[in-house]
Amino acid sequence: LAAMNPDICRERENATFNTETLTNMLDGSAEKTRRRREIESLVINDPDFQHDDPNFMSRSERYDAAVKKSSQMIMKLRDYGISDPEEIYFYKRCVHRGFSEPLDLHLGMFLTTLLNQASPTQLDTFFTPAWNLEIVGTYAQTELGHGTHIRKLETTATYDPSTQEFVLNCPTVSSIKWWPGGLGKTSNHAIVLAQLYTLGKCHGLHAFIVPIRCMKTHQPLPGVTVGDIGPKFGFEEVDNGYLKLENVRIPRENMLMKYAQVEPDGSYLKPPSDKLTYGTMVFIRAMIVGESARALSKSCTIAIRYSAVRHQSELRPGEPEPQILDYQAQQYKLFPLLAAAYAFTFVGQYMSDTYHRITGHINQGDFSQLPELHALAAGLKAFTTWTANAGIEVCRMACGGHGYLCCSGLPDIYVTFTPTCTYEGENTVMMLQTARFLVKCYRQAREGQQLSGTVSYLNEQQRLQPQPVSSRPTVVNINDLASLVEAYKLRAAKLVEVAAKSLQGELQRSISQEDAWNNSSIELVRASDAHCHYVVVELFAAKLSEISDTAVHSVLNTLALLYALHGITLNSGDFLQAGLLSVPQLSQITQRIKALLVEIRPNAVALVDSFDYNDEMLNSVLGRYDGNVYESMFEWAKRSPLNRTEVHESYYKYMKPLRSKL
Ligand SMILES: CCCCCCCCCCCCCCCCCC(=O)SCCNC(=O)CCNC(=O)[C@H](O)C(C)(C)COP(=O)(O)OP(=O)(O)OC[C@H]1O[C@@H](n2cnc3c(N)ncnc32)[C@H](O)[C@@H]1OP(=O)(O)O
Ligand SMILES: Cc1cc2nc3c(=O)[nH]c(=O)nc-3n(C[C@H](O)[C@H](O)[C@H](O)COP(=O)(O)OP(=O)(O)OC[C@H]3O[C@@H](n4cnc5c(N)ncnc54)[C@H](O)[C@@H]3O)c2cc1C
Repeated sequence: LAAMNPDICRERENATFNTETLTNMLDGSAEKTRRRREIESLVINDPDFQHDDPNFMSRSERYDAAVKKSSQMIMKLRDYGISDPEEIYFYKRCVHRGFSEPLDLHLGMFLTTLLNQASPTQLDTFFTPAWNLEIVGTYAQTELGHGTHIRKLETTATYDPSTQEFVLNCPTVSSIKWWPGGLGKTSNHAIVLAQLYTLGKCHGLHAFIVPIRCMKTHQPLPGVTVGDIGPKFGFEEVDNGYLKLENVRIPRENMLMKYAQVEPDGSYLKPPSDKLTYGTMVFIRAMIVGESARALSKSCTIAIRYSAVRHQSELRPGEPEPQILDYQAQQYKLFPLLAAAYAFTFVGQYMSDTYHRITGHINQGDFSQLPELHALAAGLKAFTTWTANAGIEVCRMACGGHGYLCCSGLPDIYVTFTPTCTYEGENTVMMLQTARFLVKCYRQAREGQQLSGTVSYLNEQQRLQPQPVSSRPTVVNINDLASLVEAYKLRAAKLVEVAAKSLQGELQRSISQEDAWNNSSIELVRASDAHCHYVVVELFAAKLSEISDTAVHSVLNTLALLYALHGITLNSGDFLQAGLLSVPQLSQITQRIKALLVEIRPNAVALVDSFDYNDEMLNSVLGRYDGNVYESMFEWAKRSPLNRTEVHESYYKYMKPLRSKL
């Protein structure tokens, strides 16, 4: 075994806080850290999960290996008695090394939709077989023609009272279901979102459990055309699929009927809210916020550890080449992302708690907080995935050429993560949903209603009114986190107002609501972005107040300041325009940021160590804990399929004959 790289050892010795304390805090407690590690080591020490490098495999082999692992995973989870969703998730993440897999949609959306939208009788019928993987399902909503505008989906489910069945059809090419994960080859059932017709009337989108493959032979059932949609940017393990239904009949009991119902005679009972059908999407959006934190924290772990062992160029003539982490420009690329990774970790925890709290109320029949939950999940999903997506690429480039190698781990993180900006609600569309909520709240506040929750700052709108910018004192104290939170809040209030006024202005030109909305989209998206940014800064600051360890508190405080100040520099126009900042303060902020980079520098490696990714999960030669990157890169390259023979067959087939001809 090679010794630990001395540079990275020194980094760890220089840290000013205890890594384990911070890890415990991120996990929730020391006991939770222990349990997570225990679960991870079950996977890491399991010979069944010692895997070949997927980079050296074909797509079909990758799918095959993933199905194999998923099946073993399900059995082992039973054997170990792991049934807590969070613990299943730890195990699963480790088994698949962060890749998406063929059972994701079954575990994440099929089961969830059953739990949230099936009646008690339906749960009795479907849940146990689904839990035991006799039924393997997916969530089939998107069609060739529509992903975003789901009200216009074309697949139909027409009730036939004579047989008490629904007849499902995809009547056009654009109505073919397209994209659902695990649909192509893995699933034998799908939850199909279709327009419900009964007694000659359309009642909009509803969810139906549709068997698509024979439970014995796994052959597609009559009337079902199903397959894989082909190679993608990533997601190689996943058989995203197509599905065309032609006169497929399912029993009446296969419509999910917890809320809306169709009686045997075909009469329709309305749900208490027609948005309850969208509930599973809200759950996954909330979950994606935590995924943003994970993707970014992994990328930062790789880039920062590598920057600690990589030496390049001359800083001072005659002296040894410095670690590239000593370059201010390198720190400026990576440390704000490190800060964002911490911020998003806390936001992810908050989003998960909020989802569970509010769905608890929904299950009790209280739907009052559904709009805020939707707005928060949609906006934060978009905000955090956009930042993380761009951040992964920054981390990759910060590793120079080696970041382009698959063994750096960064290309896989990127291609696996980037569709989060699109799936589960395209980001711009999600920002516009949040904006719809914000504008509504703004109007309510102006009418004198008292708002609560994350939008309560809009109550203060009146207080902020017409003062000219020049006569208003600047609000920001750039050294005080509370003051920065306040500035983000006022910026959000301002941008919500700008968006609302834009709408109002458009309407005064007597165009339609819809055109006014479209003509204000730029302002609306910016308002949502500012709102989410405020929520993130606010949650980061709130988290600090929970930390008792002074050393950890101090380093996280530095990160929170960096996150907030860096965000101001990226959006300085907004802060200046709103009179929240003066021009001289901008250069003070730059100076302050430089000082924060210096403060973070000795703790950078310890801060990524605290995320506690073991090498197997990180799967990156550049991000190795021991820092021995060159040796392992060389070993990895030797295993490239092109190196199986010293002389490749193409030489004999093409190059050699060519030489004799020329
Ligand atoms: C058990 C072990 C577990 C272990 C863990 C396993 C983990 C596995 C990992 C899982 C990985 C999952 C991978 C996922 C892969 C991707 C799957 C997909 O993309 S799937 C496909 C994903 N596809 C998409 O995401 C499609 C995106 N599109 C949409 O969601 C909708 O079309 C829309 C929202 C854009 C518009 O909808 P439209 O009906 O036209 O609505 P309008 O605009 O006209 O607004 C009307 C009113 O409705 C309101 N409202 C709206 N939504 C909601 C809501 N959810 N709620 C509440 N309210 C909502 C709105 O605010 C407004 O209110 P108001 O102002 O009137 O008061
Ligand atoms: C890897 C992956 C996995 C997926 N898995 C599933 C799955 O399991 N099940 C499933 O049902 N679906 C799945 N999807 C589909 C996914 O949910 C949709 O792609 C997504 O909802 C976006 O819809 P769209 O593709 O129609 O994009 P479009 O809506 O066509 O977006 C294209 C552009 O139009 C813009 N646009 C659209 N509407 C508006 C508007 N109202 N205002 C302003 N701009 C607008 C968007 O911002 C975007 O720039 C998956 C997709 C991917 C990539």
